[in-house]
Amino acid sequence: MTDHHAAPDGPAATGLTRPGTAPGPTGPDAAVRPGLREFIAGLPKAELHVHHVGSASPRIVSELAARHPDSKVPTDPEALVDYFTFTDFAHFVEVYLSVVDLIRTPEDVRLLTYEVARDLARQQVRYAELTVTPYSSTRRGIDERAFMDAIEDARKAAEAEFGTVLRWCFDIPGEAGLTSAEETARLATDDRLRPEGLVSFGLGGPEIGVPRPQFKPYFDRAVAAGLHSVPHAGETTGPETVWDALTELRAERIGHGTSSARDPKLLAHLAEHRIPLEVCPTSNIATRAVRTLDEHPIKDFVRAGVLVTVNSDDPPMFGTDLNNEYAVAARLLDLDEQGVAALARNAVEASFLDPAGKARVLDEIDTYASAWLAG
Ligand SMILES: O=C(O)c1cccc(C(=O)CC[C@H]2O[C@@H](n3cnc4c(=O)[nH]cnc43)[C@H](O)[C@@H]2O)c1
Ligand SMILES: [Zn+2]
Repeated sequence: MTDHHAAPDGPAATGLTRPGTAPGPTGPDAAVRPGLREFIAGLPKAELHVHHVGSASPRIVSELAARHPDSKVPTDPEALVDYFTFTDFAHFVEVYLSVVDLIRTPEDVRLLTYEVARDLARQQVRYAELTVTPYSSTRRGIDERAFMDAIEDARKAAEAEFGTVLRWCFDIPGEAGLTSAEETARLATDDRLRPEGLVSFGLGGPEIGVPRPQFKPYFDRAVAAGLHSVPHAGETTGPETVWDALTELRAERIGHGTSSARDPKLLAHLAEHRIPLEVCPTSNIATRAVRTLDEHPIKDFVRAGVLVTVNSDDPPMFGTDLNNEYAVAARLLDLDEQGVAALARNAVEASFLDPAGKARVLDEIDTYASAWLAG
């Protein structure tokens, strides 16, 4: 069954569609049951794996590039489609850092954060944990106090104006070494700096040549300070990296965890201990971590009883958004409206939202799904 109607607020609305993928298996024409895209577009959702800079839409990138015209990042949305086509994960990081270079002042940080929240709210995202890499900004000269004030100011404004609750995950850009780990741990645990919205501590960037165990002391400090542990693992390396994240970094959720599918014992462990995976299907294709969408292991995760959440990672860079990721997951898992609503509930349950907040969003999901199915 095919639904050729892109959601009104789907990736097409960002002005960014990638040649070769749209129309195609991950683009806005990905085949799903009739009406399912409309259901997804209105469904209240939680987003658990989305990067701050990686969420800069062509509109935001253009505005930042106009402020800083010396940058090599194109301002034209059409040119951005080519610019955001990656040969491999290393190329992705190179391009990602060129966008990081556009964020030079606390006002840039505030603009980015507030506009990302607006884009999330348009997709009915009620709660999002945004992965922020403060090291990349402070090392480029943004004052640390001003950086924290900018994200917090945008967070509060977004909640008041859009009704979307934002929380932060501060991640270490692992390839930048232990200096970046020390700096990130300091910014996350210093009571004078640590922002109110911070809930978790992560580890991003390339995995190859960046062993996870070296970051243990920094995760120990973060956990001792009350933060949750949410490293990326098993995105571009094997299941042993996921084991390291669990045993050395005390991971409570795993960013991606794609290669877990190659280790049945690991899948059983994730299922038994209710360690959710933050699955980002289109990202895995865009960075070439997975060859084709039909080879994506999301079905193996569900079959093994692992708690699966669906996320968008760096949506404009990958020509997607959260609604489209739900449509992709629905196709891969052959889900109807009830199945999609169950995925949305998974994300709320796996989130670090307080119990009252979880109950509120779960109730919204149930009310919406019941009304849709009754109507
Ligand atoms: O900022 C620097 O100076 C710097 C120096 C060396 C290396 C890095 C990075 O590796 C930054 C990586 C950057 O990528 C973010 N990100 C976004 N999506 C993903 C993903 O799917 N998997 C891993 N990392 C991702 C991550 O949050 C880092 O900020 C930086
Ligand atoms: Zn990520």
